[in-house]
Amino acid sequence: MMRMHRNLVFAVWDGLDQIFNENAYADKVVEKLLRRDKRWGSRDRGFIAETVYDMVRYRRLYAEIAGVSAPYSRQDLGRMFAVWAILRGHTLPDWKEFAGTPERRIKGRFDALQESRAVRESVPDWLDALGAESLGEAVWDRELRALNQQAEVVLRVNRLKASPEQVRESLSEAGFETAPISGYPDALRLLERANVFGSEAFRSGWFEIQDASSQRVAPLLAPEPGMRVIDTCAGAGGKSLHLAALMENKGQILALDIYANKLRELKKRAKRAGAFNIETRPIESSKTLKRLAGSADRVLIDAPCSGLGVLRRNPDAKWKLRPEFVEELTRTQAELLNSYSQLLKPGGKLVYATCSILPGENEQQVARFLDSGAGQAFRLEEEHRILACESGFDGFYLALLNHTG
Ligand SMILES: C[S@@+](CC[C@H](N)C(=O)[O-])C[C@H]1O[C@@H](n2cnc3c(N)ncnc32)[C@H](O)[C@@H]1O
Repeated sequence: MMRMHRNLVFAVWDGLDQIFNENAYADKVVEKLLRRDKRWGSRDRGFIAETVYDMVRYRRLYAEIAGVSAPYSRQDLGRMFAVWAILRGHTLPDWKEFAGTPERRIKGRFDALQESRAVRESVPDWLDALGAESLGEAVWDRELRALNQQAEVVLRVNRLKASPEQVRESLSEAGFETAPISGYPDALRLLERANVFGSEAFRSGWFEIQDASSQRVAPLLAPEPGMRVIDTCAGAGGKSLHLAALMENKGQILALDIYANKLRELKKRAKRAGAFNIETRPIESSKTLKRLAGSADRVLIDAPCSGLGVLRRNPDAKWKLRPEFVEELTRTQAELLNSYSQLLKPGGKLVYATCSILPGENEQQVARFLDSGAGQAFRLEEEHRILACESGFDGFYLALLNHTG
């Protein structure tokens, strides 16, 4: 077990202060923290990142055991940290901050709080109620537990540039061991958590970081070389890049988003990946879309969603989400299905995907669309609810709809 150095522990507290009290995004905070001291090695960085994430995951549980509430003072954060350390079996350093930490009481409180799922798994009460009502108690129980585990790092090999064997070999030479994942032809898992962004293979565009569940989206759309595909919610382009690889760079991918800055990031990634058939276009008005009506062989709607399937990666979302926001997202998704489905040519295919596990954003959303006027031209071919507790990867939902015209 590693010795806890003051500057590492203080970095964790600083990070938590920003995330808990100032509502900053955990990934951004951690990224910045890790740049603080050049002398930190990979173990130090690992300690900071993993401790911050762990404490974000179990914020409610640790706060309850420590008897503190938001906004958290420095002393409160110190107490929560002590709870984390005791429960994880670390020996606390003999600093004045930890003097008198009631070790036995902490363990006793932990055992007593196991009764309440919302506290044990650290989610707001409204979210616990919504999950249980939507998925049923037993499934929600298992799913919530799975969503509190640390996610593995999964890569998607970019077949425009390399084969899985080449990527494995190149990463192995750089000291990173990987293994294929059965059922996911382009995926490799990192056997040990590490930062692979500095590797030669990454800089050369041989792979992207993309969860295995997310890698199921583009293949479901069955894009073929030469087709015209519209990725309507392209963001920074995780799926667009995958589509380009499946299309062997032939045909055209039109990547849309309401945020031009995300599309700029997509452009950069496409360049590194050697994906030349992606054109980006920010949606500035309804005219952008009108011109494209009936023009696509394939349409992907990778919709904005609650992100409840990816809590393993973004645990702070539990505390940022609000019930009104989930409702608003649900309305937006219905609008997107209604308008973006019009972009298809008769006979084309549409995939609607979310990284949520709530039926209200998924199955029910698609069912409502099929009942609506615009939905009359579509038939549901396949739908997949991917749970983290069953797949071992992110929670996702995918629906394939065929245009019957
Ligand atoms: C789940 S994310 C997309 C992730 C991306 N497809 C990827 O694979 O990396 C949803 C995206 O939808 C975008 N978005 C939100 N409202 C939109 C709208 N009305 N039309 C198009 N895109 C929208 C968001 O900016 C965000 O980038």
